Amino acid sequence: MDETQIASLLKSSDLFPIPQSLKLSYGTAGFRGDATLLASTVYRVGILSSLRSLKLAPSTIGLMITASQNKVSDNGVKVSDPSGGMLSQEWEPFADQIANASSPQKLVALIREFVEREEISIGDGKGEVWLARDTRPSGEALLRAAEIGVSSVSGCVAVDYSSAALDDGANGVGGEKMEVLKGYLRNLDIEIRNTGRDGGVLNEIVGADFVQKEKVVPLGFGVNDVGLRCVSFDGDADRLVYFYVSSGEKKIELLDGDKILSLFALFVKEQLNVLDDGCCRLGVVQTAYANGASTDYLKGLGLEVVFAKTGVKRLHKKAAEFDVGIYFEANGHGTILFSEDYVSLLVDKRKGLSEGSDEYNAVSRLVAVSKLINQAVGDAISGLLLVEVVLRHMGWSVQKWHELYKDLPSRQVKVEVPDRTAVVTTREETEALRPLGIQDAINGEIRKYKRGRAFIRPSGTEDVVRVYAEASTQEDADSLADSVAQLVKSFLGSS
Ligand SMILES: CC(=O)N[C@H]1[C@@H](OP(=O)(O)O)O[C@H](CO)[C@@H](O)[C@@H]1O
Ligand SMILES: [Mg+2]
Repeated sequence: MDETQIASLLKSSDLFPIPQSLKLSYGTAGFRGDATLLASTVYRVGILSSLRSLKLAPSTIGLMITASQNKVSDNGVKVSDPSGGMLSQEWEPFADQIANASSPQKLVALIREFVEREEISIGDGKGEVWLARDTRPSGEALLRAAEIGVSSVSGCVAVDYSSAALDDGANGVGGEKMEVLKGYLRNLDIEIRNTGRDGGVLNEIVGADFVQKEKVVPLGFGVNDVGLRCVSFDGDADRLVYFYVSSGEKKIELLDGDKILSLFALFVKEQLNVLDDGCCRLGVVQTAYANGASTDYLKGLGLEVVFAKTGVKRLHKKAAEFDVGIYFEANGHGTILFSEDYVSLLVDKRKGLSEGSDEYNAVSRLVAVSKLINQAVGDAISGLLLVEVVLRHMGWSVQKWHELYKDLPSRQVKVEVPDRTAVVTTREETEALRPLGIQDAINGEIRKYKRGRAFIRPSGTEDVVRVYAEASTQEDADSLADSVAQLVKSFLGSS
């Protein structure tokens, strides 16, 4: 790095002093926190994105300002690689280091060392970073911070896509985008509620996270909607869950990510059966949060089910090991991955089939799905389109789909503690290694319930410890979650 570059970084970083005692980690899906504390972080992630673009030149990197399902006063930032997938995990330690560097001098020293180690040539290459944001009020200012970060690396430009265009839309960006897409859709009637334009607050009593975790109707839905097929997006529209109002004001039947995964798996398997294609390795990936009944159902279909840690980046990696890999988190993040080799094989195979035959149609359906679904990382809109297509193909109502299996009652709660990092789990996140003794105590509680299952882990996106519990009745699941939450408080103290 030459002197001009160093001077430029020192000058721009002076604009974004790091708040005292800020300690951030890249977490499950980028940095998140109270929006008022994040300008320095976003500026620094802008620099990182430029360096990533130069390292992989010629390439474009995506930088998204969002805190997804978090409350509206939070914000965050995540980075996409040129594939559209999440930033390579190999760069996360560098992201952590620069986000926490306590002065401009320390920041520049870290960047300098990294640029040398990674042999990134600054100056001669052209770097490009595309910026976007969700609808949070803090987004605009943070986007400017990102822009300054990106362009403080010589030869790099930021392209602002945040105003390119403007379903329970969570009062977020998904509602706005669906309005646009609606105009292009034939044969699918969509009514969008919670668009954010009627004064509703982002993610507040609306959206996929709320519906999936609380299992009650979001604002704007009620008795007049009983039985209708409804879908909720989250704040940045990368998750979806379906539901229908069952009876009464608030009660819903939830079709979560596990049920979407099951629908997709069944559909893909049906096509493979037509092809009698034993050589295609079809697998599904879930996390510990998957409902036990969904895992039993998928295994019952004869599918290979593997487990990954929480976070799309981990599920994606495992799904990519299959010819066709389907992954979903229970909360509605997910997609289907087709290996390039398998898609070429299908396209070649189709050439030898007679048009209109069952085999020809099955191949065509699989190829069409590989194009429709967002294989880079999954998103709520392409997920919705595929669910709608598959339901129509099956001739199913949302109720019929719901009957695929019956969820085991479950409950999730969050516990605020002074230091959530005091909880350390095993690799699968299902057992707590620390604080010492807590797992034995949790096991003691689990044993009291029929089909009881529970685990705790520190959230990677919020300052809480999450508790998940499952049991044969809702009362038992609630009571198990409650006792485990009490254990967390007594071992870690409450804040
Ligand atoms: C239990 C749960 O829903 N966890 C969510 C949540 O992560 P945590 O690390 O649990 O806070 O946010 C992630 C990003 O949106 C999402 O991938 C993940 O599934
Ligand atoms: Mg999201």
